[in-house]
Amino acid sequence: MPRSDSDIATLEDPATVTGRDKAPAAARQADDDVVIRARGVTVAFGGKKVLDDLSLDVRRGEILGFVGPSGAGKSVLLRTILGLNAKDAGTIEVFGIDYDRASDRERLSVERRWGVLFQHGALFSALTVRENIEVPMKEYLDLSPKLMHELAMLKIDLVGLAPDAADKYPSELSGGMIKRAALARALALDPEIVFLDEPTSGLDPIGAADFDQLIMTLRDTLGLSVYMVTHDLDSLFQACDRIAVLGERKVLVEGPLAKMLDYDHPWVKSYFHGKRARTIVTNDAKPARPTPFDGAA
Ligand SMILES: Nc1ncnc2c1ncn2[C@@H]1O[C@H](COP(=O)(O)OP(=O)(O)OP(=O)(O)O)[C@@H](O)[C@H]1O
Repeated sequence: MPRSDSDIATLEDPATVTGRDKAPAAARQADDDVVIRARGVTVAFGGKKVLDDLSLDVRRGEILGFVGPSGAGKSVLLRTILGLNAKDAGTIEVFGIDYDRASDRERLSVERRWGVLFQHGALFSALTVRENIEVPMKEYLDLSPKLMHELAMLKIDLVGLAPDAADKYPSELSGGMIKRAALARALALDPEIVFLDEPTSGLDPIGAADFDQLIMTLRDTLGLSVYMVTHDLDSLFQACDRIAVLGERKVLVEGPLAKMLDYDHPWVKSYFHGKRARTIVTNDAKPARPTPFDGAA
């Protein structure tokens, strides 16, 4: 549904929005742990459906890995959740708020509670790392320059960058540093959920393992929920609490890794039982890719 003034309406009681939500109060209470609830989402371009009646839950404090064949619509769904793509049907609630029906104020409050790391980082090349992190602060908060500066330095530390990275421009950073700087910007407003689009693509195995570890630490220490679009089997096997597979224009299966391994569908089977996956499974006594601690006495 396009975003326009005519779409701005008072929030309907979420309990009346979908069939599933007609559940008894006790069941709804258990649902409070769901930070994103997509139901019946359909998105089409020029009459061609990319997503068709898709449903998905992201739970509070989990790392959800979102996977599927190239061109299946993973980015389309991410953009739709963020309100950047129009929907043809369905509802998406973020923190219990249906973005389409929310007032401007409600939308703003939702946007302040999420952070996004787009593929390739998408940092502003003319700004330093610190200035990049301050962009969302300037947009959404009313803070003094000194306080913004201090908060940006805290985020730089949080993602494991050295303080001297603050004054560097993106062109002066390695791929791994760019991902961390972009993550620091995604964390600028202390979000409850971060969306990561292919966060480990382009990183070497140690850099990727490091980044996965950072995400897991942030989930554990900040209680962060993480929605991670990825093709990285190592991330799926080691960092994700649950996985959702997109195929045939909907979520084919969602659940823990064990469910993926048992699921009888040609693409899911070939992905999770392919040669690369078998290497990781047979290695599961120790991390499949090296970590910075490997080799330590
Ligand atoms: N704005 C748009 N207009 C028309 N078609 C679009 C638009 N955005 C995406 N598509 C189409 O939607 C389909 C899904 O694209 P999407 O980028 O979501 O795939 P993906 O699963 O993220 O792929 P990959 O893993 O390769 O990144 C593709 O066929 C793409 O061409």
